Amino acid sequence: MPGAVIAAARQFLRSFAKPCRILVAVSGGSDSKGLLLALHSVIGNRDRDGFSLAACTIDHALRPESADEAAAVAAFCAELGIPHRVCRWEGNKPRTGIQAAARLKRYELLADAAAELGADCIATAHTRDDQRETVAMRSARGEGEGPGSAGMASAVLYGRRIWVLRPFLGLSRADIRAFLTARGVEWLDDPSNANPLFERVRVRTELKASQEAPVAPWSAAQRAASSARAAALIERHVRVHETVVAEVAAAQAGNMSDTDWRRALLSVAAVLGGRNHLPGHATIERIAGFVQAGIAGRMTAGGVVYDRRPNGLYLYREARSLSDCVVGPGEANVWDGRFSVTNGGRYPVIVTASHRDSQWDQRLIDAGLLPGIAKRAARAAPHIAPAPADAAGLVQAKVECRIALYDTFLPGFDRTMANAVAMLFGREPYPAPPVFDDFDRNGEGPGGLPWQGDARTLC
Ligand SMILES: Nc1ncnc2c1ncn2[C@@H]1O[C@H](COP(=O)(O)OP(=O)(O)OP(=O)(O)O)[C@@H](O)[C@H]1O
Repeated sequence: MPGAVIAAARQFLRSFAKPCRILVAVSGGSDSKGLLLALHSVIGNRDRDGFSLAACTIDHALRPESADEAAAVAAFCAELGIPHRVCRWEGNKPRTGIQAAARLKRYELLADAAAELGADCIATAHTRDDQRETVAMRSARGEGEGPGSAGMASAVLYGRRIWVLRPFLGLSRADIRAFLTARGVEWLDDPSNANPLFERVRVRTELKASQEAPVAPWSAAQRAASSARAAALIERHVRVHETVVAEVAAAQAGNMSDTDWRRALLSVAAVLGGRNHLPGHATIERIAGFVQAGIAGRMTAGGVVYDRRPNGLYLYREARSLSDCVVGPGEANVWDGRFSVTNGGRYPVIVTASHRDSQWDQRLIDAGLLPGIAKRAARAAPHIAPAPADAAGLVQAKVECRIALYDTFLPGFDRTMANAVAMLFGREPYPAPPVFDDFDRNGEGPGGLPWQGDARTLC
């Protein structure tokens, strides 16, 4: 139904709190050309109601034809009168994990282009078909069994700086192609979409052959409600000392049967371990067995020590596999996935795990922790010194706690929980999306963005 495409574009624009400039990520494939054309048809060239469009194509430079393909998108945008940038992925490419690396680079370049073109958000053209594939891939990897697994979010905050919105998540690719055909517009077929070396391509083929649609264990609305509840549990039961030790009150310490609480605890642990994902199913079971037993002792999982004491549960980074990192003058770097260090001085600095002579032990004891816990946790706390050690000069470095789990990609339905975690670690809340969402603190209401689609019911 070509009309569904225009309807989705209209609905998308209505969801904004105020009109803005939208950067459309256009690869040249049918979905993204359809998105650009539909938004342009609704907005027109007149900046109607304050909305305006810009577009960007990332040339990953992985295939010889990619530059020409990007130029073809540029020509299409020029015909429509839409400002367009081509951003090329320069430099060396990794030999393995090329798809994941390309994806990360793509979002970074899109965010830079949005800043350059004065856009307030990015729109990508992920469809219902992409959603089905994502759900199938996650469940094949066993991620579907994790606490609170949902499909792809309709809004994602990238790099704490810009929201990426997916207005076509409820539409099928066939609808978009019918819309383009009706308008006489052609599109590119990326040959990597037919390469069975890629997991997504294999899943797509399997889905075509299968009669069964994959079903996400949780809908976006359920996930948002779970996040709101997890946020409330975090506020009630967790304290974080000096950004390096989390303390869980005794009454809650042995609870692993409540899914929301479990996700909350594992999220806090992921931050302390500098990880951008929750542990896998087997590790979660191991952690659950340990804390539920309620016996004083320690276990380690995901680089985090779970230290069970009669008065509660304490979590802190294990003092192992802590590499040093050097930060040049005027540069920023991430240490151990946990701290961003910005060097404002004139000399390089080195970040290492805390030295015995550092003041971390005392700081943690002063914060109210038992000396045994303070001493262990202090060993994995950051210590910043001039590099090389005998270099003269003051260390002028700004250290900020990183939340690896959410700082690169934060799904909209997790924002409430992410903000509760941010508060624990002394960070500002994450910015709100430019669109109205229903992911309020109680998780009430339809629990999604108007164009959301439900990973479960729409599949
Ligand atoms: N080279 C590109 N240049 C600009 N936008 C792109 C490019 N590749 C993909 N996109 C945008 O991303 C959307 C999804 O593309 P695709 O399905 O290939 O990405 P994905 O890697 O599966 O998704 P995700 O990035 O969320 O994991 C496209 O519809 C388009 O809006």
